[in-house]
Amino acid sequence: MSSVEIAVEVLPHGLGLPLPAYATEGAAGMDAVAAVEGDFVLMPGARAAVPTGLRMAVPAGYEVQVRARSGLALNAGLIVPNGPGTIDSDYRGEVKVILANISDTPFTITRGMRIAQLLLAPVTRAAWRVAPLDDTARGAGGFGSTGRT
Ligand SMILES: O=c1ccn([C@H]2C[C@H](O)[C@@H](COP(=O)(O)OP(=O)(O)OP(=O)(O)O)O2)c(=O)[nH]1
Ligand SMILES: [Mg+2]
Repeated sequence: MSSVEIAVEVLPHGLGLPLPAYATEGAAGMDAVAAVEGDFVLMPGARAAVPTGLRMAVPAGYEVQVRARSGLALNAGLIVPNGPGTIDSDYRGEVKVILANISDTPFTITRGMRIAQLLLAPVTRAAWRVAPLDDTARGAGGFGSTGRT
């Protein structure tokens, strides 16, 4: 399968950690690890921007999406509240993973723990054209409007 190169820089606190990597041949996302210095405890109801130790230059025409790992979400109630997070192609700061603990148990994030997955996705830009709209059968129906008897 073809791949797109992303220039990446490892920050001092990320040295020694693996770059985000596909766990299997068919994986859509690369698992990214926490570049925390020691153990970091995320209390119930708390959220934090967890460092990845990485800066990257996403190619123009693409974004990197930050998504939760389903195992952490199901087993530990660890969600990405802005999921999917967006890494813009012009962002040059450290990539961080926003995590929230929606369980009732503290969760300990350790250095090198796989905390989220990064997906490279193409971006299609839109341009507005202010104009009258065509009519449709749905019209303004939404939010569960279909299938009602
Ligand atoms: O999960 C995330 C989401 C964003 N970012 C970084 C990269 C992104 O390019 C930048 C801005 O993100 P976004 O546009 O989602 O946030 P904002 O609140 O709109 O901030 P800004 O005004 O800086 O765009 O923050 C991350 O590191 N992790
Ligand atoms: Mg923004």
